[in-house]
Amino acid sequence: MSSDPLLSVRGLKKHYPITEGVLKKEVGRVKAVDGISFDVESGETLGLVGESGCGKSTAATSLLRLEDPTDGDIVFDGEDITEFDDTRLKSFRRRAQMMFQDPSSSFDPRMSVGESVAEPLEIHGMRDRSRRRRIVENLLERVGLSASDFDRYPHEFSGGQKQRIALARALVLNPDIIVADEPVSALDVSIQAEIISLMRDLQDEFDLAIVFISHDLGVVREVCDRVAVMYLGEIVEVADTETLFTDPQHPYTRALLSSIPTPDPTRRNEQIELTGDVPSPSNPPSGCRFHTRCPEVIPPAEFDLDQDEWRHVLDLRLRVDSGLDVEDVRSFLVAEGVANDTEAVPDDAVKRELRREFDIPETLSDAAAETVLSEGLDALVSGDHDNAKRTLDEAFSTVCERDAPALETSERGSTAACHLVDESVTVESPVSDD
Ligand SMILES: Nc1ncnc2c1ncn2[C@@H]1O[C@H](COP(=O)(O)OP(=O)(O)OP(=O)(O)O)[C@@H](O)[C@H]1O
Repeated sequence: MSSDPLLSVRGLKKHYPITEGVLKKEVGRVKAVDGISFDVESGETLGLVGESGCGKSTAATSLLRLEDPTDGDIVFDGEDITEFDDTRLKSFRRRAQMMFQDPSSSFDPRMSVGESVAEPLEIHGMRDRSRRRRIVENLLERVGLSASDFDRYPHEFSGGQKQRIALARALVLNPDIIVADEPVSALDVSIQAEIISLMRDLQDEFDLAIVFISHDLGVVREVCDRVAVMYLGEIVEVADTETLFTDPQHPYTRALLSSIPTPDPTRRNEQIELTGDVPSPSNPPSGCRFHTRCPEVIPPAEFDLDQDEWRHVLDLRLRVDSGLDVEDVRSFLVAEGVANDTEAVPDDAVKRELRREFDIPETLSDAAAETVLSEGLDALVSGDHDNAKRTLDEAFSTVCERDAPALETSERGSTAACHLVDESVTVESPVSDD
């Protein structure tokens, strides 16, 4: 028996062109999936999690070649499916099925559910109608419905029942893998539990691998053997489910986990607030893409700033980089009654307001950092934006912005793309006492 994974994805990218004008000139690209790599073993469930828009669905459709990837290899059972012609793609599709979030839109309302579930059999050449019917009736029973449901129509079923039917259709060709995109998100919690338990039973019975896409970390913890966390088109951490939930290595994973509501009010999670907006995948930040929001972003070695202070100074610097306009601050202060017109707003008031807006104290705890910040703010309020930008950029830069961290495996066995993990490998390695 081969020990190779069932599915091995390497450097998968899916970029969508942004076009302009009648000639549809390409003016940019949405890097929806930007170089992700992971393996899926036979019979295992790999979770793919992350905020809305991080590229989970695009990863799903690209890895099944429902849309063609921009780059990367997708090796399924030893063969690279990115090289497949239509015939081989068709036989691959027997073995790799997709399930979607909304069971209602998955069915043709004019077809009986039996016909819908049987359709893939027909497409793949099973001509014998009564044989198809026998197989589907049996499958309907296995997903908790009855054989007599064959002739009923989708509108006669609830959302949960429709998802059972979708599962039957995904299983009808006896696949090796199902990519399930938010399969229970549209369902009530009690129904979710039923579908999850059904998926588990069928997974054992069919020895199925599942790629389980969800933004619901509670469900993921229950269902998945391993979890890959995505941020802005990249995978930032992969680990066994228990390791990921009990000992997350990437600050983004920690922030995601902190947002899971706990039913026990005495054990509230300390929610980690992320600053800044999610950047656009058409222009992702340099280095670690999470550095613009990371609560643990690494400070410059020469300053001794509190982590929070540093985060806020960096937020200000990044806003200056992206063109912060002090005139807007002056206008705001006029509206607040500080002066009658923008020219009359004192510079000190503008600087105070900027510190307030970015949660920066009146004086930073590190004197040298305070000197640079004051210089930068002086330049900014005097209208010398370039000088302000240069001053702040030179002093307040971070390795997280300069270098993209590789997916490193920590001593604890999880793999995270974070400079803190690189460092912990060195810093935390045992040192002798002498
Ligand atoms: N056909 C397309 N053309 C252009 N951009 C697209 C296309 N499909 C997706 N995108 C963009 O790619 C990024 C990733 O989208 P995707 O739907 O894969 O994310 P997601 O993590 O699945 O989000 P959600 O949970 O909301 O479905 C988003 O910025 C989205 O707007």
